[in-house]
Amino acid sequence: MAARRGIGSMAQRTLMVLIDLDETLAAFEKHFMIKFREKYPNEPYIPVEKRNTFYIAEQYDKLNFTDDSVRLELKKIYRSEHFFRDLPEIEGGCDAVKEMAEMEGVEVFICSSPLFQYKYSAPEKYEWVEKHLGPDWINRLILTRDKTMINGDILIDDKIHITGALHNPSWKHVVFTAPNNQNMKVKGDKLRLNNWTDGTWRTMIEDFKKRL
Ligand SMILES: Cc1cn([C@H]2C[C@H](OP(=O)(O)O)[C@@H](CO)O2)c(=O)[nH]c1=O
Ligand SMILES: [Mg+2]
Repeated sequence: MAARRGIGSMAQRTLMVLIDLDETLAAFEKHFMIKFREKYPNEPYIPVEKRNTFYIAEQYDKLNFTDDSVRLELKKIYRSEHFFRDLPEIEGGCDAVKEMAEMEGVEVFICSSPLFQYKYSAPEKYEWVEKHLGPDWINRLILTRDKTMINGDILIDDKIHITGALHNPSWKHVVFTAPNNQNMKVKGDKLRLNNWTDGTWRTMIEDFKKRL
């Protein structure tokens, strides 16, 4: 995974790829739904395929709970210990990321935001990366609440609107299709990546390399 250079003046710059964690590699939505149903088996819930907001609590807030305390308590599910550690993988994601890191002229970093209530989510994101990608990847995990400040050529991320201190971040945003954005229009010249399993990510990365 070291930086690679070509020969002589034909050397091409390395493509720097940033990859988000939750809902790009780790299945936050599915895990939340399972935990919610375990905790509140008699309350209404939102099946993953019906999700339509980035923040899960925004949509759950509109449900008619029999017990109103659920509305206030449900954030405790993802703020609690082991929630982030135990997220299942999104199919094919970790294999794709490892393969991408082996591609000639490509450097891959994981770029993820901890919750504002960072106590469990920040260290558990390290645990997740170590377990699912391997200990070497600890060196490649960037945790930040502002992804616009991170340098890269591409950011593959399910959050459709990524904002922060920089209005023109260095990276091009590739929207990873997730329940929260599946029916949203991707504006401007942003691209979409629908999954890690049909191989389109490879073509996309090769195309970006050619355009460097
Ligand atoms: C609260 C909340 C967080 N998250 C994820 C996004 C961030 O991780 P990531 O940057 O890895 O996608 C993290 C902190 O907000 O938790 C959701 O995906 N949905 C939610 O409703
Ligand atoms: Mg995400």
